[in-house]
Amino acid sequence: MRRFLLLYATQRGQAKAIAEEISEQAVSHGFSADLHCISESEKYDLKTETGPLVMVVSTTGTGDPPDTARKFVKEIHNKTLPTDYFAHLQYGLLGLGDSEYTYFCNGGKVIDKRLQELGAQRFYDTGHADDCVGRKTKHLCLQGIQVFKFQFQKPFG
Ligand SMILES: Cc1cc2nc3c(=O)[nH]c(=O)nc-3n(C[C@H](O)[C@H](O)[C@H](O)COP(=O)(O)O)c2cc1C
Repeated sequence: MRRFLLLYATQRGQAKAIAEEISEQAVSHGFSADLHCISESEKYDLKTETGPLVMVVSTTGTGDPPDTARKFVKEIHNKTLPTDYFAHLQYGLLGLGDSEYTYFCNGGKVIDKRLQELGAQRFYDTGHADDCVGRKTKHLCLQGIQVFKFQFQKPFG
């Protein structure tokens, strides 16, 4: 089994549900997810992470990251961090949102932008799953999973 780090940032549980489903499906593709809420910072360390990183991040308020991601977002915006701080990181990010809001998927976009600024590289295009496309939870879940389709081979070389 090849390990990858899977972090979710949720306000109401959807991002967690999608991350759990990604984790379950990953097993049948030979991957094992190290799954954590983004707030559980004692359980992972992006600075020393060697495996691929997958993030599922929702948006709340007016384009804000979930409360569970606040500390993380603050830390990565520390201006003293060098531009190669995350140069070792390969990541894929799925933002969850609703295009009826002005700042669509902004929670995910804020994190994605900052990871780029700190040198992290995407191994898969960032996805933006839209509540509007299907109001049902299950549909959004499937949309999220489709975004990744387990294209993890790339970061593993
Ligand atoms: C109070 C509230 C505010 C929201 N604000 C935004 C927003 O500004 N932009 C956006 O794209 N989606 C917004 N959404 C939609 C959520 O991001 C979307 O429903 C997502 O699937 C929720 O995932 P979660 O359950 O993991 O938090 C908002 C939803 C709620 C309930």
